[in-house]
Amino acid sequence: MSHIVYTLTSVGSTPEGYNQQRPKTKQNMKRVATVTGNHNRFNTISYLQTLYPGVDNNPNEAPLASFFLEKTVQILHDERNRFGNQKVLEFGGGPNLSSSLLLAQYVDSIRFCDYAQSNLAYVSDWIEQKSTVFDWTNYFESILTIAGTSKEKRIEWESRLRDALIRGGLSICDVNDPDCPILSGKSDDYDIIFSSFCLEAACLTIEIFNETIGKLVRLLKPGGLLLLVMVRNESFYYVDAENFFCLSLDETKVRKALQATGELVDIHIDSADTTVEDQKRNTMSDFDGEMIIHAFKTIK
Ligand SMILES: C[S@@+](CC[C@H](N)C(=O)[O-])C[C@H]1O[C@@H](n2cnc3c(N)ncnc32)[C@H](O)[C@@H]1O
Repeated sequence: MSHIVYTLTSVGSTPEGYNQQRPKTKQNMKRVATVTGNHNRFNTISYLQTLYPGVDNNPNEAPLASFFLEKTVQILHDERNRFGNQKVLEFGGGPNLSSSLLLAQYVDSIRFCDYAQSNLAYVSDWIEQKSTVFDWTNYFESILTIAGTSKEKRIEWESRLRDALIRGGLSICDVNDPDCPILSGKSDDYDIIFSSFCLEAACLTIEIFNETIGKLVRLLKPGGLLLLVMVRNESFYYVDAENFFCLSLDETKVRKALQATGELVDIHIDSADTTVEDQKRNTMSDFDGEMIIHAFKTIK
């Protein structure tokens, strides 16, 4: 990405990292950014074009995208008899419809929420089949292939996704708002709660992360599946020229948060490390691995 500014200094994993001006230099090519981003300035189309052109197309994303997709496909398939098939909450979905495409093949309704109005407006346009500047064909076909389904089924899968999103609805959410309507919703409501690359980008502190996990688990039905995709040890990420703070998380912190709820069983964390080559190629962020986390809410 051509707009990236390289700096020498590191950004702390606390909100104090915001708005600090750092000296610009190209000497140190480790991409440690001055964090100024606010997700109201999230460039929806740039994000989609950079991250979701197709699993094989983007050198920034490709190896981890296939790990994440293959694992998600496998978990949903292997656990399909364990969770109910009514309602999903996709939390912090951004403008990314690819996970919901998979989830919609298992459930009737998906409540899709995000912080940025521009992302929800994009999803709404997609539901209404307005011509948008982003075409999912390539990425969706990659998903169908990973799921072992013929590409010819794409229209049918998209139609299930539209129906599920219409039934579930779109909502604003904010993990940092103690009164967030989604997080304060009805207990024991969802069969699956899914979130990808959101909590590390959204939670300003580890306390808010722990609380958010607790709130999400409260919303899950007993026996329901919590499925999270996260990047490890990320302190920032870029969308176009805008860079965003991330809370640095790893397996230990995530496991601790999940166990602290006292309501989750069969906690699994699958990790993949990024190679040194991946890290050099990645001009968008500084994570060093990816984690796919799944667990079930206890049945009392
Ligand atoms: C890296 S994007 C991930 C989007 C999408 N889930 C994906 O897999 O591509 C991070 C998302 O977190 C959302 N976000 C940022 N701040 C948030 C907050 N305070 N509460 C909830 N979501 C937030 C952003 O709007 C953005 O869509």
